[in-house]
Amino acid sequence: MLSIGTPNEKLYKRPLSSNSNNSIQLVKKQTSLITSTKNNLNLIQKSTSLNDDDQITNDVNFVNLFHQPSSIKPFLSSPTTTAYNLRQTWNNQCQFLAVPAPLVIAGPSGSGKSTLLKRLMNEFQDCFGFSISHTTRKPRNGEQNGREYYFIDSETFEKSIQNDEFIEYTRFSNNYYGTSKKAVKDVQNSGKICILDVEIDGVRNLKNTDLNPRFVFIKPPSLEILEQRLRSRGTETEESVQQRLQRAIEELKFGEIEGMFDLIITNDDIEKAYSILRQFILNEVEALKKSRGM
Ligand SMILES: Nc1ncnc2c1ncn2[C@@H]1O[C@H](COP(=O)(O)OP(=O)(O)OP(=O)(O)O)[C@@H](O)[C@H]1O
Repeated sequence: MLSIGTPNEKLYKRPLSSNSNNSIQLVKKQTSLITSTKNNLNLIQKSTSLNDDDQITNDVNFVNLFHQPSSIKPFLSSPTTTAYNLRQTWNNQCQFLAVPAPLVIAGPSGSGKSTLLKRLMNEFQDCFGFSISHTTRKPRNGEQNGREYYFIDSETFEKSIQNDEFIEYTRFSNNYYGTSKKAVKDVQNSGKICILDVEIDGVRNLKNTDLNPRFVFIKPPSLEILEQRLRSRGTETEESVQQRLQRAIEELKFGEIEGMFDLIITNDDIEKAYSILRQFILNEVEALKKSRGM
């Protein structure tokens, strides 16, 4: 019998949009496929697609465009088969499960990320989730491990840093805080779109994961307006406003790097900015609801 995927691996089809057909594409083995969705599409177009009667051997990789690239491991229990058989097996064996791509929101402090995300989560309740961070600080009264945070000791945290398990981490008041790749996958596997509000390093690191997120950059109309907004939010000291503005200059340059973001929204008018973000994510949300029978 032919099977695909490593033993015990759950393979599933992931709808990217309501009209995607979830078929797999069979291509010659190409390790550089593990990049962003956009690049994958480019590479796949360049590589050889196999016809139904082509023989599949273990040096052929199969790629489901609607799945995270990392899980695409061919495991052929019989040494050879045809592309047709492999496609059929895929259709028969794989479960249909929505594994939505995480949504990454970056941009200077005060650019409006939280405001936009709050609206999005309000409008589409149960469709989005935040990952649970790890920290070395002690739990406060009423906090539960795995709910507010994963509480771990410094040694474990540092080991995880060495193992490259974090997307982003920081040290603050003698404690570590970090977002692990696994925590993001957990949200994905619960069928929600994982929202990640990250800084420059976080964006860079996410590019090197198999999480395949969609990247959105929120830009203020100008530094002057950013300053006004930070001040009128009333949450920052003068020193903190200055630090944030200084960092904003670097972040705005980063936002302009070609290909870094799938979407750049200039947040001059909140209604306009929200409607652009909403439109961008709508297909994914609708596919998610459909997969839940909503
Ligand atoms: N388009 C807009 N017009 C006017 N004010 C806005 C607009 N968007 C956001 N604001 C206001 O600007 C302030 C900063 O917005 P917000 O807190 O959402 O920024 P942020 O990017 O999440 O910041 P941080 O990274 O520091 O959390 C808030 O007081 C918010 O109400």
